[in-house]
Amino acid sequence: MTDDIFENMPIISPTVTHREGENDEVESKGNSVVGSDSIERFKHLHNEGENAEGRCMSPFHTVDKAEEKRRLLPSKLPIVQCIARARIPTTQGPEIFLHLYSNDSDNKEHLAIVFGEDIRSRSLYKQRKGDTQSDRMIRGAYVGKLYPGRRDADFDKSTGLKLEFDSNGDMIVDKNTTYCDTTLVRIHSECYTGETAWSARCDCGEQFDEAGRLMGINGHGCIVYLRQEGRGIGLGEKLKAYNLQDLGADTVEANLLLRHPADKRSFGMATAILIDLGLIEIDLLTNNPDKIIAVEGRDRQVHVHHRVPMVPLAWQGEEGVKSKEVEGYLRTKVEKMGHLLSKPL
Ligand SMILES: Nc1nc2c(ncn2[C@@H]2O[C@H](COP(=O)(O)OP(=O)(O)OP(=O)(O)O)[C@@H](O)[C@H]2O)c(=O)[nH]1
Repeated sequence: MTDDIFENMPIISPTVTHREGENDEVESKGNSVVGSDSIERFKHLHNEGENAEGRCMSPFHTVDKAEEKRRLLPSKLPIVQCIARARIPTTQGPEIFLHLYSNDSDNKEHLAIVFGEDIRSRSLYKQRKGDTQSDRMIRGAYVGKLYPGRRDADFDKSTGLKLEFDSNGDMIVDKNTTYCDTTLVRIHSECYTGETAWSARCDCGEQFDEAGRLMGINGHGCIVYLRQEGRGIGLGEKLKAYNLQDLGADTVEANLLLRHPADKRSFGMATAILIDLGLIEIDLLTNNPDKIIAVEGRDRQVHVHHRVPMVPLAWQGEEGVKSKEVEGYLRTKVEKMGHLLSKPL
């Protein structure tokens, strides 16, 4: 047995590419796997500017680079359908409307956490064959609030809100009475460890809470919650990546050692969900410039007007996630993944 855990571990060749919507593909030139290299070799490649994970390593995202990335996005978005919506009073104060989606490209239940009664899913509210008012209330396609004894989903006596439909059963959206400004949006990727297991390896839980807090203040907004745990590699693989991190790898290196791209996620699902919710003009809470391009979509179906930074709370002098692990995690995002963050001096 060798002492160096990385000594005999095969690593992926530096020409790894991952395109939006493609099936987690790892392409390589020549030999697909380069044997007996160590993490140090990866560090060397990075220092020479070779792009081991097929992403822009430069902090300078030029227009050309952005357009190049946009062209790599899939031409078709997944078809999404909102299955159910329910009002959730929260422990934090604001009420939210939780939307559950099905889609035609994976079997996961992606979600939209909506702040604001007036943000409505086209697919949920569309009149369906044989639909009764009761069916519509039960799946959440109602205006205003439900109360015991209510009979009409499309009309709410207490607010006077009334839905209108065209001859296809599609909800008619009155542009004058709905949101015309930009809506605050967060695209959040699932992180069981950070959201549920109190992990201080990342700031995912804090980002989630902060997004909700801001939208609660606004009374308007949407968190699209995508089921792509561990930047798309799944929880089991992420746990292995954590062990590799404890053995000295950074977050990017750990993924590559496990033969995954540094970031295996795609955001077409989020674009499709935003379109379904009518959220075309948005402000996006993120530090990740690639996410902006990806969410807008290849044909710019969604427009990001402003990027709203997500500065870690601890960096703002507030109570937030603190650990040596989270510092390394954030440093790698900035140094290797081009995230727009700088630690205050
Ligand atoms: N593979 C891997 N995934 C991680 C790790 N830490 C957190 N994640 C996942 O990273 C995802 C969150 O994405 P991030 O890359 O942190 O941030 P982002 O969404 O690209 O950018 P922001 O919008 O600025 O937050 C979630 O799916 C987490 O489960 C890690 O060490 N390894």
